[in-house]
Amino acid sequence: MWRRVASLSSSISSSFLAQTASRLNTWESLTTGIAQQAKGVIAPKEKTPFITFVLGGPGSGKGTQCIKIVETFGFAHLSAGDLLRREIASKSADGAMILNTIKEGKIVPSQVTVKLIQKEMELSDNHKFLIDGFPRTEENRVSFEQILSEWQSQIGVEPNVVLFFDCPEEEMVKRVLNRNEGRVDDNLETIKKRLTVFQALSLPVINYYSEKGKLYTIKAIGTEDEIFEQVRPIFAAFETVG
Ligand SMILES: Nc1ncnc2c1ncn2[C@@H]1O[C@H](COP(=O)(O)OP(=O)(O)O)[C@@H](O)[C@H]1O
Ligand SMILES: O=c1ccn([C@@H]2O[C@H](COP(=O)(O)OP(=O)(O)O)[C@@H](O)[C@H]2O)c(=O)[nH]1
Ligand SMILES: [Mg+2]
Repeated sequence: MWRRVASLSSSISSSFLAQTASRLNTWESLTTGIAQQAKGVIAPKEKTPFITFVLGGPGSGKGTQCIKIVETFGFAHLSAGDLLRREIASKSADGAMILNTIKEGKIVPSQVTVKLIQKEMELSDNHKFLIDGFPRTEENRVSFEQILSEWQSQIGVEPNVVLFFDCPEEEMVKRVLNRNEGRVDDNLETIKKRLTVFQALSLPVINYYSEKGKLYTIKAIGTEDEIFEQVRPIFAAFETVG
């Protein structure tokens, strides 16, 4: 659980915030941190976070399986796409840029997405995180791993588990076109662009974690329950260990 303290933070915490802000290359992050310090500081967490990245093409079933993982294993679910859509809905300064990027099937700058994920993690009482639909590029991956390393005061910190929902393109297109959530990117034109982006930018991330021995590939065809039976043992093994 993230430990909250009532008084102003220690210099360690201030320097953590300053380092994070400079890594993210944004003063906004720092000023937000200072405002949080005044209210009730978010200090480094007591438990080491357990981080799972949930990757796969559009419509491969990431969100659907995350719901089941949350129900069964008690993770906090952070969907990068949902966080970005929330920014659009809240008409934040980045909202218009995010909307255009999503419509085009492109990737929002890492600085924006990492900041949203980091904020959610800091606010969560959980220490087990499912990060759904992120990292989508090598640049996303490096930005996030830098933040993780700073949190844990060590270099080269990586996620504990990376799930890859491997699904044929034809099936992904069919599912996305039937998704019916009113999303601006669930149309044939944008899906084609998203599949190209997935191949060019996201597959290298998947290959990276495969080489690191962190990747668990799930055959994402079949019923939702059948697919979950491939997912379940992965987390069950960690429960036994932990
Ligand atoms: N195993 C499955 N078989 C058929 N449809 C599925 C399956 N899993 C998810 N879906 C449906 O496919 C669509 C995309 O699933 P979703 O979980 O949103 O994927 P992603 O988050 O990877 O884009 C949703 O409408 C969902 O209900
Ligand atoms: O880390 C992320 C996650 C999502 N997106 C954008 O948000 C869209 C929708 O992402 P989401 O994960 O919701 O889509 P899904 O794969 O679940 O269909 C993507 O196509 C990208 O344009 C992004 O730029 N960076
Ligand atoms: Mg999704």
